[in-house]
Amino acid sequence: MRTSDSTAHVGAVFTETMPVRRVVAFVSGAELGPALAHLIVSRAEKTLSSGAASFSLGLSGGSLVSLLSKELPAVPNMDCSRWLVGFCDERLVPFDDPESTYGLYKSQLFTKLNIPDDRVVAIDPSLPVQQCAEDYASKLSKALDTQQTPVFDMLLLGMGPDGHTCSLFPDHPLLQILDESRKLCWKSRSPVAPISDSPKPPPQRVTLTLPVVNAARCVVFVSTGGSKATVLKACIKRAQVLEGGDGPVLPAALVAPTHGELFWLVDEPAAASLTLDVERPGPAAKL
Ligand SMILES: O=C(O)[C@H](O)[C@@H](O)[C@H](O)[C@H](O)COP(=O)(O)O
Repeated sequence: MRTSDSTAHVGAVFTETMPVRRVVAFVSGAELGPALAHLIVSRAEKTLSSGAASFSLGLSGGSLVSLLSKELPAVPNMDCSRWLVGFCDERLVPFDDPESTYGLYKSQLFTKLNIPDDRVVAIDPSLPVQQCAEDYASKLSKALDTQQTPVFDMLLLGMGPDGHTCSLFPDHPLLQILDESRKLCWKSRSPVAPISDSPKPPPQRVTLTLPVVNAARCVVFVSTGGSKATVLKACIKRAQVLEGGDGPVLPAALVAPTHGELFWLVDEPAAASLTLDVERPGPAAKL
């Protein structure tokens, strides 16, 4: 189903059947955090023990930064030397700006893990946004050794209260509705898109596009807090998208890995409006 031509239809990023998807609700972030760290590390170990040269991980900003910075270093005997880290989106600010996702991870997480500097793929924030997107796309393609759609082993995504993910926002021209069948079209061949009018500041960003997100082997959403409850229900149902419902298309609802797994890790306040089968593991859960 993966489309390689220049006008990949988002329809192609949906599988005919739902991807392998698990919705897991934790009592609180204190329980979610260790389970997330274990999921990341266990997938990395599985990937590397299967003979892969590296474990490629895409990071999002927002609350994930503090969560990962707390939980990952707490995992005993971590060897991240063969990890390859990229960013699902990034803000066009200097790395020492408190809004820089790379800058925050570098100071709060990378200093605690043995990830070699040359295995962290960061943007060049000094470039104009279009060139920055092209440059970052080129760096990712080289790091992931592909001329096609870059395939990450794992992407960690957040979701905003408006249903955005990465820096893909509802009703933004990046998500151009192609026709009345609500098929979305990505005219750009690039796996990374520029945005200059992000409704979530700062305004200038670059973001992975949906075909890259949906090409990943495993996508993990982490969404906590009561402010996400309503939009989480809409996104998880996905009915609004598949059945051409009214209202804006929610980017997080468009995430449906073509061949990979999809996890939604949420806390109980965020899960408050969910009615479908939600897993509720006990403490110290291993996913
Ligand atoms: O850099 C960013 O702004 C993030 O990548 C963004 O997509 C984030 O994941 C969501 O806004 C959710 O953020 P919270 O988890 O903090 O709500």
